[in-house]
Amino acid sequence: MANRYNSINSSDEDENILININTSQDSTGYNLHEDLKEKDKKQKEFEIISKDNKLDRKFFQRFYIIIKILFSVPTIPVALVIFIFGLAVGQTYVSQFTGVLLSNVYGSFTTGDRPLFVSSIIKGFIFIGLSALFDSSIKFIVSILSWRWRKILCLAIQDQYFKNNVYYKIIAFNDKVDNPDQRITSDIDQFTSLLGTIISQCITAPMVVIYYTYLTLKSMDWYAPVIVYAYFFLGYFVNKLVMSPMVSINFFQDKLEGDFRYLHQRIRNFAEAIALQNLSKDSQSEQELVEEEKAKKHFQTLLENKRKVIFWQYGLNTASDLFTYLSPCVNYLIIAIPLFFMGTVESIPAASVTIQSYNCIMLASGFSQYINVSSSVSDLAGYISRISTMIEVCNGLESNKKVDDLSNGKEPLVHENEKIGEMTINQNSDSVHLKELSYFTPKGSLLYSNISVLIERGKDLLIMGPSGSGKSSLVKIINGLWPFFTGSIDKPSNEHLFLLPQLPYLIFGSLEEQILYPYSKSQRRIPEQDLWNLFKLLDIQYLLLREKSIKDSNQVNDMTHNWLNQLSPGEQQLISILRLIYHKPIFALLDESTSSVPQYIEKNIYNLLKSFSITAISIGHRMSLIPLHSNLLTFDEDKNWKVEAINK
Ligand SMILES: Nc1ncnc2c1ncn2[C@@H]1O[C@H](COP(=O)(O)OP(=O)(O)OP(=O)(O)O)[C@@H](O)[C@H]1O
Repeated sequence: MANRYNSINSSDEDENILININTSQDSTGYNLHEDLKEKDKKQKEFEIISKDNKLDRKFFQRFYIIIKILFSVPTIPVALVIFIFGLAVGQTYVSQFTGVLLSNVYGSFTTGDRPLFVSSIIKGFIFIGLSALFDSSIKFIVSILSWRWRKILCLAIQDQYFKNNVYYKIIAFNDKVDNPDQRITSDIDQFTSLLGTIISQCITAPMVVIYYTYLTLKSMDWYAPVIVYAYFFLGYFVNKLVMSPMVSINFFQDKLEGDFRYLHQRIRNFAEAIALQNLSKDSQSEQELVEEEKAKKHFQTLLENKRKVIFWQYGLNTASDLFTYLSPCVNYLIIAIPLFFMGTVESIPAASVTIQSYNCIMLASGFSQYINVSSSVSDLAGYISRISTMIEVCNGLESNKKVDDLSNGKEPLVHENEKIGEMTINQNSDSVHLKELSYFTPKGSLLYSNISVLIERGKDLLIMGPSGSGKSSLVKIINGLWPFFTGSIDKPSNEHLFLLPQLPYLIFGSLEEQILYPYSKSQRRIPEQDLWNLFKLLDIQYLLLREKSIKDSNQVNDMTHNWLNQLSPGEQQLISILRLIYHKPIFALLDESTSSVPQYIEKNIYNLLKSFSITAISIGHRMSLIPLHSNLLTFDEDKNWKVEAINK
């Protein structure tokens, strides 16, 4: 099939992308059906979000919880808020002189009073200059306040995120929090900046309103503030009408932006695998990559929602701009009342008109700040919803609260009538004892039941069984990552159990740091000679030499980024094994951790573990592993299991 998307590279590409995607999907009934299903799914997702993101009681409860965190150490934020208040008082007070000065200047023009003009202009420079200083100081303090709040909120959420493996549980057990990284890195920043601005407006606006209500009453009559108030309430209700649906639309937009970024992040992380896999595609077909197709599809949904955001924002801006721009007309109508409608005065002096209209304009500007706040509140509500969902889920996962709350109330994580099993930890115990253990996936499916196995120090255990049968899950249960089991487990504390996951995990850092992990260089160090001896155990000391030459050539970025990524899977597994040997646990949980190395090296590794008195609990598929262990636990497809001694 010819590539329909080739033309996209040229300039008018955005429109083309959308058009081409639509036509291609219309070309087969199957794609159309898939597309409709996808749209339906997105619509449902949007409806759930809309339900969850109203400006209702729940919103205020969530806001209250966040405010409690922001003011958890109240002295500095309270002091800053009071400071903003003081500056706002100063600014409001000084601002009244602008009206008086304008009136005097106007008067001096009509009467030809030069000294009045000169003194008014000098005072004007002083007072209007002061007003500008107050304004910039308020903005400065607001930035400091937002910076502080970002620090407090981000640290509070990160604290929970990193505790008790919550960062893992959010991804593995929970479907309520999408893109936790976006919530921590960007949403909190945007939220705290917006909150600072809104708070400063909420402080200055009432002050302006109260003071200029008094001044309009003094310079005019009771009806003047009443009409301005009525005008404000009309503007407020129109705004509220437009604002409500915007909360969900904005929230959905943030989610789509996060998902889009994540899609591209995955392409970056798996660039090599994607490129290699796609080499085997028919080179004549010129079809686009699956990743490209998905990215475009997602981008289309994102753009459609963004279009909604723009249209609703247009409505909201029109309402608030109309309110602001029309307020001078309303002011002159108010001034005209005694003259043209009530007939109580025959004329109004020009200087009085200036000061009356200035007072009315200031009163209306106080209200228009409220209207501006209301348009920001829709954005704020979106952030509040995203941040507080994150806080709620982190709280629940950290404390292992009854798990149904955490999975949207739809799918309980364990069967409701099952109870979480008992984990007994004996500090330096020499065995891992599984007693009548039944365990489940996070979604509640039973994997195996009533397993009783005693794994003693020195008696390595090999676990074998079909793919997806539950071998890795058992290891996650043993080391306490998954709490979904009944029965009981007696084991040593986790510092005596060291798990190597299926995919070796290398951090950004030097080879020494790889070995020290999960400790950092600030917590421990390895002398150079010891590191060399360690790498020599598996004959990979050449990696240390390679690292040294990179260090010597000052290619700092290569140190932290590229070169470790270029290690072969086997080399990565060997580094993980050295990490294990360095930490010398009593038990090593090896989840296919030697699958990428040749059998003779695998044998060396197990001999080394024995020589360091590390007992292996291994998962593997290779038959050559059997003679390297003492006992074998086998699983089959019918959920049967058996343990047998290996006859060497
Ligand atoms: N976070 C999760 N949520 C729901 N189900 C899960 C989760 N993690 C694993 N599972 C499911 O639990 C089952 C057991 O998975 P497990 O990884 O333990 O299998 P395994 O025997 O180690 O497979 P393999 O040999 O392929 O590594 C699988 O069906 C898997 O899809």
